[in-house]
Amino acid sequence: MSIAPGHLALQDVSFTIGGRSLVRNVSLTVAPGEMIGVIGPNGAGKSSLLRTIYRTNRPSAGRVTVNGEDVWQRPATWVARHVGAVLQDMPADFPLTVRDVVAMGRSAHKRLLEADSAHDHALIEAAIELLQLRPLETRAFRTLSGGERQRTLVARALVQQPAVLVLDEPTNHLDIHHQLQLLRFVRSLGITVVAALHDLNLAAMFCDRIAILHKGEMVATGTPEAVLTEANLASIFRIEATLARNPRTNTIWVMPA
Ligand SMILES: Nc1ncnc2c1ncn2[C@@H]1O[C@H](COP(=O)(O)OP(=O)(O)OP(=O)(O)O)[C@@H](O)[C@H]1O
Repeated sequence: MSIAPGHLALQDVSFTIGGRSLVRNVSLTVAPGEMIGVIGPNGAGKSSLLRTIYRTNRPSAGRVTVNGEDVWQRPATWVARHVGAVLQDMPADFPLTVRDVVAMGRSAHKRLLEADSAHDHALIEAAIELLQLRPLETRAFRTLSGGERQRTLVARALVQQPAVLVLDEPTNHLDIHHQLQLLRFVRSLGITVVAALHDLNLAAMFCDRIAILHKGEMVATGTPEAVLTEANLASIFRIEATLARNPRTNTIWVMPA
């Protein structure tokens, strides 16, 4: 499956709701094919920020552009064709099968009730294979485990062929084998990814760059080595940690004490 990676830019994005400022003046540029991890303590504003990209939180100031187009100036269908999202705990109380849910990813590319074309069909099949969903294909989505749901939702996002893929805590519900498998897989696609992650070591292993959000502000961006410092871990995450390198991957390894 080949997806043309897009360019994403957030320019001075702020988001305020009910008088509460959840995101303040965040700027971030993500190059085509780059994978960016957004980390930060609970309540830092990670999900609120990601929602401005997939057109759910309209910024109170600033712009979000995908391939130079302002996502808030374009119709929702344009955004649905260009931005894919896998969110935490998506509602599952509907009678669709795994295959139906994956096929839904094509809907933004089609007219209402238009049948699947051979191209749609090929993409759906490829995503089912890639995410190893074949044995689950005819199961009701609501009967899946958390990890199986997550894989289905990633497959749905991939058939959208999004220029930018937004993942909000994609490893939630996944055991360590599936966490690694999912991130390795997403990474191998060469697409543009912005992922909110809680596991700092996984963020360091898979992301080209990491952005740290703290109290709604982006307080650091850079390579994992540049931002995962003892000082940042103490002041932002409130932990004392020793930093080392993973001997196998040579990536930064945070060891809390
Ligand atoms: N619609 C809303 N109205 C009011 N407050 C909100 C709204 N959405 C989020 N918040 C608050 O904004 C803050 C940031 O929430 P957000 O979910 O963006 O943080 P997060 O960094 O993703 O957190 P977590 O790591 O816990 O998932 C939280 O205090 C949350 O309660």
